[in-house]
Amino acid sequence: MPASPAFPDSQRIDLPGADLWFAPTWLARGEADALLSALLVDPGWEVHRIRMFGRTVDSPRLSRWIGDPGAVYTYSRTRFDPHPWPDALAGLRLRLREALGVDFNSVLANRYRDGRDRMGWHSDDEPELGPRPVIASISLGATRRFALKPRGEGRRVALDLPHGSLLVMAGATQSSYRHALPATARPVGERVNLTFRRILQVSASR
Ligand SMILES: O=C(O)CCC(=O)C(=O)O
Ligand SMILES: [Fe+2]
Repeated sequence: MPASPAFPDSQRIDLPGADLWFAPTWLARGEADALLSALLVDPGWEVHRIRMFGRTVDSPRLSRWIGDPGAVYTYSRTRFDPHPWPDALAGLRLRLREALGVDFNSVLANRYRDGRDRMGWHSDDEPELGPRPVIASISLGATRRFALKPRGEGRRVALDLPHGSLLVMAGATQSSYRHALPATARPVGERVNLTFRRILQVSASR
């Protein structure tokens, strides 16, 4: 893995202590449209149960954990066994590997049905991702605002993530920053986000 995940047509987001790369039109329009359509008709979306303020509640979005056999992910104190790769994502995984030099073995898909669906402040810092994970985030559908804030002092940034864009978080981004996908009162359509990840400890498949 190169020190910086520079990839074609990407621009670096200048944020101290973070390693962030952004390509607003990484997928061609037609590819992004086809991918979104395929994912929206997929019947596999689930409501994950998450811990919030000490209680277990339904997450305010739909999700699906996808990966190679044994790529188990535990977040919000819940263990997720991977669903198999849908055809629509297998090619994308290879393309990301070529562009970034990272052999992603899993993806968390999230579906924000409207502006009320959201994701609260968090870091993707689960131990199974290792200390400096590379996370490749593809956005499809409605443009939503993605926010980052430092764990200590420093400035916040917000980035609009349009249909077909790729945002890569690498280096110390997860240990130095939290991120969120806030709700919005604006009328917005559906959005699907795919965060490709690499689980380091793949358990023996059962
Ligand atoms: O929807 C997004 O852009 C963010 C998703 C995210 O932070 C995650 O899946 O961990
Ligand atoms: Fe995240």
